[in-house]
Amino acid sequence: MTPVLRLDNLSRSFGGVFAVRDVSLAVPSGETRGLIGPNGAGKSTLFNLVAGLLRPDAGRVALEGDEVTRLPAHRRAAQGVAIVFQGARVFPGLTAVENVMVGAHTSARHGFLGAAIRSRRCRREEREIREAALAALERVGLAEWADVPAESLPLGQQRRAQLARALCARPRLLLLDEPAAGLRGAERAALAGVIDGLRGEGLTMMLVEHDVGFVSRLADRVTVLDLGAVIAEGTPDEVRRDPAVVAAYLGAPADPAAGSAAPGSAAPGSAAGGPAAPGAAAGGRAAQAAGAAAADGAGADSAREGDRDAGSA
Ligand SMILES: Nc1ncnc2c1ncn2[C@@H]1O[C@H](COP(=O)(O)OP(=O)(O)OP(=O)(O)O)[C@@H](O)[C@H]1O
Repeated sequence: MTPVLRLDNLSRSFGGVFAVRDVSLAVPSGETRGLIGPNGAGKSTLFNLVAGLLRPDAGRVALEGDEVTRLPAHRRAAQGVAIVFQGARVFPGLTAVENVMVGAHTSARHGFLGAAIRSRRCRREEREIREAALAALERVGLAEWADVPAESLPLGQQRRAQLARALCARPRLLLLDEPAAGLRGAERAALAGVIDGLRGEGLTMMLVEHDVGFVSRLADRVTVLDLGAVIAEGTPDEVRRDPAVVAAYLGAPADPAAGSAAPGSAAPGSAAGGPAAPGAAAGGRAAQAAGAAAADGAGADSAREGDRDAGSA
């Protein structure tokens, strides 16, 4: 069967240095694919290439068999790609349901004139959009907060409202960039529960995360990047035991006997679920990973918006 997402030999460099190098992968329908790797591995760059926020130097992106390599993000959105951005915030001044309705408006049929004169068709469509938004809030467990100002919700619920907004566009592929960043304890567990529910519904997703424990709990398969290239792919258990993955995270040749050093050994959903195992080699990748876990949700949240050549098809 044609995969929902297929990448062929995708490369992108900045200033002559590869951020993503010759990456090929295929995500079949209904799969949740985790994308992990140490700091600077190329996860965000690959995410942006898939979303259409960056253009590749080489290679090909296909959605359900249709090549979209040169299509900008908004055209990919129209083809069914929805994105929850890293550190995304809700629109202030709008209720939770109004925030979610913004997602459904991308597929609204009425135009400016219809909206201005509030035609009957337009009013009906508006009602349908509100119903779809309420249904999306229900899916993420926020139905009872629908009419609350979105910015007054705790961060975890704001994140779920973002997810509802993406779902409202009825995506064929949902891209999640570090959805759990900055969330702790119960909020993180609640978000994991929602994503797990979507996975159960058969939604195709790509999940980029620093927290290997979080990804391991939720992904069917995991692709591991290091220095821009794929170094492993398999089930969460397979990649956690892969010597190349252990070496990439710990910055040292793997000792296959040292099972406890496998990345992601922290409890899924825990705040400390970062990639590096406690007591891992000092410095190098282990220090980077620990730093990432610590920064998770703070300054690290700010997406490199300025770096993206969005819409420059
Ligand atoms: N706009 C840019 N300009 C220059 N270099 C960039 C740019 N974006 C990414 N890079 C470089 O590309 C490499 C991959 O970066 P990327 O952000 O994709 O990795 P990452 O795995 O997402 O890292 P992190 O986990 O730290 O977010 C890094 O060496 C980074 O410095």
